[in-house]
Amino acid sequence: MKIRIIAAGGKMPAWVQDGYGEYAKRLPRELALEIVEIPLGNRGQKASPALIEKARRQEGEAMLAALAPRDHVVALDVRGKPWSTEQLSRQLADWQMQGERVSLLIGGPDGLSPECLARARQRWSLSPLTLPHPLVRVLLAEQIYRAWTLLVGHPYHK
Ligand SMILES: C[S@@+](CC[C@H](N)C(=O)[O-])C[C@H]1O[C@@H](n2cnc3c(N)ncnc32)[C@H](O)[C@@H]1O
Repeated sequence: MKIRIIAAGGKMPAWVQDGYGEYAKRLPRELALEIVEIPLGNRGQKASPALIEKARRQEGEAMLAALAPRDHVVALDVRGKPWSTEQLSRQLADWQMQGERVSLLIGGPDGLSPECLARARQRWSLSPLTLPHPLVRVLLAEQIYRAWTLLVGHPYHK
C-alpha cells in the first residue's frame, strides 16, 4: 500500500526534511510513504481576509486535483478524531485490507479548505494543540512508522 501525504507548503527547512526522511526511509516498500507538496497560495505582505481565503481555496483546489477518485482521503484536522498508537495501527491494517491508496491532507497556515474537509472520509487529530504545518508531516511519518512497528512486532514501540 502507498500512503501519500499531500501537504501545503514546500521548501521546508533541513530539520523538517531530515525528520520526515528519517522515518519515511524506515518503512518497508509495501508501506511506502510519499509526499506531494502543494505550493502555498500568495497571501501578500499584509494578508487581508480576502487574500487568505483566496490562497486557502487555491491550495485546496490543487490538493483535490492531486487526488484520484478512489483515494481514501484523511484530513489532518485539530478538530478531528484522536487515535492512540494502537488505534492507528488498526487503521493501518484496515487501510491495507481495503487496498485503496490513502491520501493524508495537511493544510497550510490557514488550514484546509471546506472542500478538502468535505472530500475526506476521516478526520484525524494528532493533538488538541494547533501544530505548525511543517511539524505535522514529521509527526505523521513517525507515527505511521510507530504504528507499523506495532503491527509487525518490531520492538520500537514500547
Ligand atoms: C497551522 S495549522 C492550521 C490552523 C488553522 N487555524 C486550522 O484550524 O486548521 C496547519 C495544518 O496543520 C494540520 N494540523 C495542525 N494541528 C493539527 C493537529 N493537532 N492535528 C491534526 N492536524 C493538525 C492541519 O492539517 C492544519 O490544516
